[in-house]
Amino acid sequence: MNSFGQKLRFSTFGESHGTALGCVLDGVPAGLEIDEAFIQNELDRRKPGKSEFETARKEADKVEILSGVFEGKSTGTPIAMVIYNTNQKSKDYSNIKDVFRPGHADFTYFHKYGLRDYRGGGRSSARETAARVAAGAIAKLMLKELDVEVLSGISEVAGIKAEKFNYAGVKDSIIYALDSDVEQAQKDAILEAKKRHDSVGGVSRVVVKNAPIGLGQPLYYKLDGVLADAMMGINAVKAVEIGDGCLSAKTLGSQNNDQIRANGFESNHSGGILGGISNGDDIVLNVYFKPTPSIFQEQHTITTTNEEVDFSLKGRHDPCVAIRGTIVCEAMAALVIADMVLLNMGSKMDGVVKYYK
Ligand SMILES: Cc1cc2nc3c(=O)[nH]c(=O)nc-3n(C[C@H](O)[C@H](O)[C@H](O)COP(=O)(O)O)c2cc1C
Ligand SMILES: C=C(O[C@@H]1CC(C(=O)O)=C[C@@H](OP(=O)(O)O)[C@H]1O)C(=O)O
Repeated sequence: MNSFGQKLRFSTFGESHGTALGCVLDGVPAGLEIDEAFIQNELDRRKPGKSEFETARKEADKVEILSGVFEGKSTGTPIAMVIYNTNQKSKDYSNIKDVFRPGHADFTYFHKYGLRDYRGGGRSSARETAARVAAGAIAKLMLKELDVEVLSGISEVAGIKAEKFNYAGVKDSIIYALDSDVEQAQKDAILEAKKRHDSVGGVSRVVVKNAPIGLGQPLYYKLDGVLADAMMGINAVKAVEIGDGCLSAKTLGSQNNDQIRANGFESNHSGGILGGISNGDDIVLNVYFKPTPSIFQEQHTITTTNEEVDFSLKGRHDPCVAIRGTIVCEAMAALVIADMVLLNMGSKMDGVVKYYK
């Protein structure tokens, strides 16, 4: 579980090659219309096996709501959802039963717990993120009621940057830059790496539009800190920037400050957050994904009994995890923002009175 969850408590269960995955989302206010088709559509955007840019594992990722919804509306009680695994093919993993895949969680899980579910990485597989997307879809439905929208797109693949790209950015699982030459170069980089039995990294740009001023706490529950934690909790994420991020360490105060006019900020280097609190501008994040660790080239590793071996992996893997990871970033951002919205209902006395009277 991530550090958000003061009002919206969320956890997931399940393994990649077990029976099912799912989540429990508690704290959703009663009376929210639960659009099941919307939730399924969000899962469809993330599900594996849709194109050559993704793992070949085909899963329908059909979501079933088990509790917390009655006659199409949330009841204010925990919402539990389940997604059954149908295409596990666990035998693909028999050759890594006793060896650690470089770059994956095998080594650390084994040393921490003394055993590991080696089938597809078990709990460490990003298949778990399907459950996050289901919960995130409900957070998005809540935010829709406030006209707040969470969008994302792939801004960079293998170091190839799209300065202009569409925020609905992943269409039918492929990158969707506005500049078609950049999009083609990014796609080529993925397929080229795949052909060489290798993988590439990428960057997801996440934007929260129309967030109200005042989300986040000035200390210890800062919006930027909580968002960064939520993003870093996604498999393969190695860095998160808010607004200009790393660039702001290289610029002058006169360049980095967002000057203010009566109708708003003149720029948005801050990424919509000042002092841990949203300023009403777009909240902008860059989320950096490493290249997929499971590659099909021969690599050095060790066995669980510390023997050195050279091994080659088999199986089905994403050549660039950012492509589907960007949908997970949206889900996690939506959960954080929804939690902050609910928390904020208690930050002004007149709001509390209006709510309870
Ligand atoms: C959507 C998504 C899909 C992923 N697909 C794969 C995959 O097919 N093969 C793989 O080895 N890693 C994949 N990963 C990454 C691993 O799950 C991740 O690297 C692993 O859990 C180790 O965690 P860490 O990279 O955060 O240290 C994926 C990550 C995401 C977000
Ligand atoms: C199944 C999904 O992605 C999986 C994520 C993943 C990993 O190591 O993270 C490894 C692969 O697992 P498997 O070999 O078991 O198919 C991916 O296919 C999914 O996202 O639904």
